[in-house]
Amino acid sequence: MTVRIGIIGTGAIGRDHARRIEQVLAGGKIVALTDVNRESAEAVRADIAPDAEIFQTGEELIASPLVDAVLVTSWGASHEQYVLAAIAAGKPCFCEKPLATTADGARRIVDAEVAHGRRLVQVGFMRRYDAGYIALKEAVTSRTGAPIMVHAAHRNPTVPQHYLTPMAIHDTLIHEIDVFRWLLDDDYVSARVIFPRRAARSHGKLRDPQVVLLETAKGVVIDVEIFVNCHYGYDIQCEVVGEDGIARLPEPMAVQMRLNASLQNPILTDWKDRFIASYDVELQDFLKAAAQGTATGPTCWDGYVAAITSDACVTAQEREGEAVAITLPSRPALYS
Ligand SMILES: NC(=O)C1=CN([C@@H]2O[C@H](COP(=O)(O)OP(=O)(O)OC[C@H]3O[C@@H](n4cnc5c(N)ncnc54)[C@H](O)[C@@H]3O)[C@@H](O)[C@H]2O)C=CC1
Ligand SMILES: O=C1[C@@H](O)[C@H](O)[C@@H](O)[C@H](O)[C@H]1O
Repeated sequence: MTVRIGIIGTGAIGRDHARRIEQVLAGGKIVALTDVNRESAEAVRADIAPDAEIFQTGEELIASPLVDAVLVTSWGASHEQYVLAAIAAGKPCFCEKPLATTADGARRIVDAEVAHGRRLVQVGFMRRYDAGYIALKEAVTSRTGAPIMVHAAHRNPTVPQHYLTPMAIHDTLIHEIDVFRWLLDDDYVSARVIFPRRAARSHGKLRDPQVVLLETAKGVVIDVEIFVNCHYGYDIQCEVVGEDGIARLPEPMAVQMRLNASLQNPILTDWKDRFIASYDVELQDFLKAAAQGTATGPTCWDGYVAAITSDACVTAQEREGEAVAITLPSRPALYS
């Protein structure tokens, strides 16, 4: 079966996902597009999906009988309304992170899916599909002994002017928040944030870099450096310290050069390239499940826990240095 896909939001990642569905993956076809900026949807139709119909609104696209399943790749603040509409229509929905921009919003989605009684939503936490993280999880499960600490870094070369201090959590750290729960099979109990001096390239409304300290229920302490004006590249680092040894996330494959009396390893500069294979695998998974009218992979519960944890981290930013407690409600059986 070919799953007929509608995409809501045809900016950077919406366009990239359209490309992979039309040109890389099997089992999907883009039949519908919408964007508040109609020209963007028209450009994606012209470049990638010539047969797609352009809809005025996301709600009309979701309701259309042309569409079997939906990709929500618009700005975070609009995700909740579209995911709820997809659940109400009983259509499988892939939602880019964040599932919702507030924990209450994410809870409404959890409740709607639970009331529906079957999984329909996959959240775009693509790192769980990354070959490096999968190998790291295998090493942590079978070789390092029980984890004690995690040292991590999430570095972007630059960010736009509208990227403010809380976005370092909601937009950027949220990937670590999700992937470390999965990697350690654990949940968080507290968060703390420490700010070094502001980097010279950071703009006036952004405190960059920052260090987030997360503590888990099993007592693991995780430190994550978020540095979104690091300038030199897009760099994701992770090292797990266990009872018996240490496991490191592999670097992306690259040709090492010996040139001009130096050893050189290129570093990527764009998230699209760093996680290109993971996006392919997560969306192939989505298409496979959507063909059966359901969803697999990261759940609404994962999106909800990420939202609760993000909110705690933002409070921790405001109370610099203080530990902020994280408490989770009980998990519905649908997500056990
Ligand atoms: N998994 C990952 O690594 C990544 C995830 N993302 C997530 O994907 C989402 C989109 O990010 P980008 O593509 O980078 O942003 P973008 O700004 O390039 O594209 C977003 C598009 O959505 C459209 N849009 C905004 N509100 C809309 C609405 N209510 N209805 C329809 N269209 C609407 C905008 O006009 C724009 O064309 C964000 O939630 C972001 O966090 C983005 C980059 C990487
Ligand atoms: O999700 C992403 C962006 O939205 C975000 O702005 C970046 O910081 C992340 O590295 C990228 O993966």
